Amino acid sequence: MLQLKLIVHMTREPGARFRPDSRDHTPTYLISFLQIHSISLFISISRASRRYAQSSSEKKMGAGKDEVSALHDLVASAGGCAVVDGGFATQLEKHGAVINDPLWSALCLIQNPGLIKKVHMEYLEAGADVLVTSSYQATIPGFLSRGLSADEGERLLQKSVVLAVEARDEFWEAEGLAGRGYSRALVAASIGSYGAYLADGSEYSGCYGPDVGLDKLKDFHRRRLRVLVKAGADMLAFETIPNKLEAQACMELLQEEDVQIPSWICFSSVDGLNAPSGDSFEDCLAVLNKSRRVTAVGINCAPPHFVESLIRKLRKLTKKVIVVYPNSGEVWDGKEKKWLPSTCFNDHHFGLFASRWRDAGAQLIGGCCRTTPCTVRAISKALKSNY
Ligand SMILES: C[S+](C)CC[C@H](N)C(=O)O
Ligand SMILES: N[C@@H](CCS)C(=O)O
Ligand SMILES: [Zn+2]
Repeated sequence: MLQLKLIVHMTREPGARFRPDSRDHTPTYLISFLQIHSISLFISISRASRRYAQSSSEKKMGAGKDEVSALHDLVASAGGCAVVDGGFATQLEKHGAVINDPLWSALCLIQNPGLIKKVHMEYLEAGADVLVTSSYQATIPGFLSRGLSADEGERLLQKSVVLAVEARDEFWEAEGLAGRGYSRALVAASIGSYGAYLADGSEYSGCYGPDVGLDKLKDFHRRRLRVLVKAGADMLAFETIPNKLEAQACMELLQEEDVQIPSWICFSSVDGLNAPSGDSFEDCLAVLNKSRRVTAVGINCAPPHFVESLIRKLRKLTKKVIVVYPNSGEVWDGKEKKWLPSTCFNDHHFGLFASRWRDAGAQLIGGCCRTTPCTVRAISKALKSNY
């Protein structure tokens, strides 16, 4: 209908002006004129409606071209290797937070959101280019089992993004940072594994039992992912994924939900060779390589001693950006809910090894549990000293 009205309008008044030859007033000319305009208008209208549909779906789940390349742009602006922050829960605890709880670090979303923002600020000051949000163990079912409503749970998830965005914006707007080796940090919404939600340490075993299949894992991740994207995260950080099945679920979900912002999928590892379940990284990467929506892959919360050889292994298996942020080397006791001492890296080691990890092919480097802003400062200094 709209198409018809436009054709009539265009051929009535300005029509005479469009005639290339004023002698040619034949009906044949008019018919071909109408045909040509009808086709070109049809094409323009289809293009416009396609653009509209595209921009609405982009608004729905995140973004357009600029956001898709945001992670690559950050890596480039950081000189080829950007810095991820460090142990978020660890730094909360250093400030006195007690998080021995099924919600773990997400407990602070309820009890002390101000502290969350302070910790984000501390990591920015230490040189982090990526802030990972406080949503690792924040899930709707987790909040429901605390007596909160689903709406309240969604608001807490949204808050986890808002707190990090506020910290980033306040930090960035402070005077003269752009010229001093800082990049405008990205906010990566943390999506802890199903094992993290179970709160029994199974993110380090990957043994979810026979009842947990692909669809169950997708359903578990779907709602939180939607809320975090809508809340304005710059990217998604799937953390401590312990098996191939969950990696596949996350990847398929990015596709199904038409997520346009970048994402990384990181595995834990306890033997330095495979994912904790025993699934080989060859198999895991063969799955993730199929999707362009997985921007980066890597390792988090594994002992730092394994990292260099794992980067070399991953480098052979994928062209994606590689991200590594190991823990200190201590081992999580899921039953007792405490860290057991083991061979550890101190901050000085992290500084030394960060350059080796970069040279082996990592483009995003940080720390996970039991590392602190001092660790990130050492990493940042090592990676950006020549920059
Ligand atoms: C990264 S682990 C130390 C987080 C805590 C774990 N999911 C638990 O609740 O036991
Ligand atoms: N980013 C998480 C830890 C992942 S193992 C946190 O510290 O809350
Ligand atoms: Zn960790």
